[in-house]
Amino acid sequence: MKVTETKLAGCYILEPEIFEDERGYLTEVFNARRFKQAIGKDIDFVQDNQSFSQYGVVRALHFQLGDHAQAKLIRVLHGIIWDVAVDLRGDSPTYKQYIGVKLSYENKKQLFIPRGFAHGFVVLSATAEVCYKCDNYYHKEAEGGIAYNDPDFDIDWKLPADSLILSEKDKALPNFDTAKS
Ligand SMILES: Cc1cn([C@H]2C[C@H](O)[C@@H](COP(=O)(O)OP(=O)(O)O[C@H]3O[C@H](C)C(=O)[C@H](O)[C@H]3O)O2)c(=O)[nH]c1=O
Repeated sequence: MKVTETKLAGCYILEPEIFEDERGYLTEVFNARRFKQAIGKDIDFVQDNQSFSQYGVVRALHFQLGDHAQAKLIRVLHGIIWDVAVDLRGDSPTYKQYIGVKLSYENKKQLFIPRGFAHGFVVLSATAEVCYKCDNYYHKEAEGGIAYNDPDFDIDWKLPADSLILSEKDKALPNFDTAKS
């Protein structure tokens, strides 16, 4: 598996080996032993999520508060997304910095995001199915979020603003300087 560190401490791009033959391909999308070797930590994932979205959908920027914070391992089953992780760890040298990574069925890249980050993505293909592992359970009461277009971060979502589709909940998210922390 190819492991690439990102500029955000603890955030990695993983590329598992793909075994292709005349029938198609096989890949181990998750192997706990290899994952631990890759990031140097034992992460106990407890929940797998999968969401389907059409072109232009933005699901962002989300996190869970406090003890309910989630580390995530994100991959794309089909389609293409621009996946964004924002470092909200107050003690981090990359606090309030973010990265964007293209994850797709074609590139089979995965993004690992530690606890303490906000996460979101925009769909760049006609549709996309996104799968992600979480190391903590969903806890509705602990949901937090930041406006996808918070000028403090000025995130490039790759599409014209009038192409973007957000939930009413996400449209109402506050900017970071007023969000729950
Ligand atoms: C996240 C989640 C949601 N739900 C229920 C709650 C709602 O009734 C429904 C849709 O939830 P929501 O609109 O919050 O889904 P997204 O906007 O895709 O939220 C996710 O978007 C970004 C990309 C994330 O990284 C988070 O996992 C999560 O915040 O699924 C559950 O039952 N379990 C869950 O783990």
